[in-house]
Amino acid sequence: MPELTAEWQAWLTENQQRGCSSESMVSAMVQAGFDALEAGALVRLFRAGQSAVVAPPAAQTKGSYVYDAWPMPLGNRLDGGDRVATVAMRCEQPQVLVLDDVLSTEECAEVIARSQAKLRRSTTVDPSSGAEQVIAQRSSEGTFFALCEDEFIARLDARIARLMGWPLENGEGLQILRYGVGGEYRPHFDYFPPDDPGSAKHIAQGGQRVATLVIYLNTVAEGGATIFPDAGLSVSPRQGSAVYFRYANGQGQLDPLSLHGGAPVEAGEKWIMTKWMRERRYGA
Ligand SMILES: O=C(O)CCC(=O)C(=O)O
Ligand SMILES: [Fe+2]
Repeated sequence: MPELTAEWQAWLTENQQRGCSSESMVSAMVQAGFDALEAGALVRLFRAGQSAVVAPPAAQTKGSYVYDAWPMPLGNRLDGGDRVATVAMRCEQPQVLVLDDVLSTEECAEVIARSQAKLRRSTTVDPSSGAEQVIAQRSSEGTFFALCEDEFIARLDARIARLMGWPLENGEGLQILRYGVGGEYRPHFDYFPPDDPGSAKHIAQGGQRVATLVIYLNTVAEGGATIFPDAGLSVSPRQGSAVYFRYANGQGQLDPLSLHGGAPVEAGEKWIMTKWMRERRYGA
């Protein structure tokens, strides 16, 4: 496979400036002998403004992000204060944990019941303006709970913060999503791409996102896995379990291997509750 030489980097810059699509850049790179997956990852990284793209080839997609120690004490069990979760799977690069018993069946049902009434079509952040927008990439409905908005939510917020080994006040309010059959969330990063003009507005409050916990509120009949395409990982949604992943280290580097998405739901529905943690205190 060709190396990502200075010439190729200049070529990426030039084509990006000319407004070429990622697909056309990837196909030109594949024609020149790059592996399709590698070319896709390089173009994505380049677009996300990752400095990793200038590193030597071996480090382009894996090597340059420095993995900090896990922020929580890890054994077979993980103490959430009022409930003990079980560690079902652990991956070091990217940093991913699958946890069981994060929420009880009753708690999952209560979150769903409270959310059902106030669901709205999900939005994403427009990269250039920072505005919220409805896009086809994200076919789900959602709602939010403000941080510690009542006793029940406060108990969950506190447990989740403890499981994530991160200060409660650095957390955004819990987000609930419901996907129907065919509903999906295409692969994306949870961090705000530093070079997108729209990111500044989001990073100004609480800094960058550093880690995510996606909790499954129901067991999905078929499909709906949380996928990490560049890491080759896939987590099946089971009620009360969760997937944790961390993508920003103490130096402010971002892990491109944290690319992830929600695969299409094939049967039944999928309900999740997501917590995003920031570098600093998030709320007022
Ligand atoms: O639906 C999933 O499994 C992933 C959700 C997700 O990526 C997110 O909420 O940021
Ligand atoms: Fe995500």
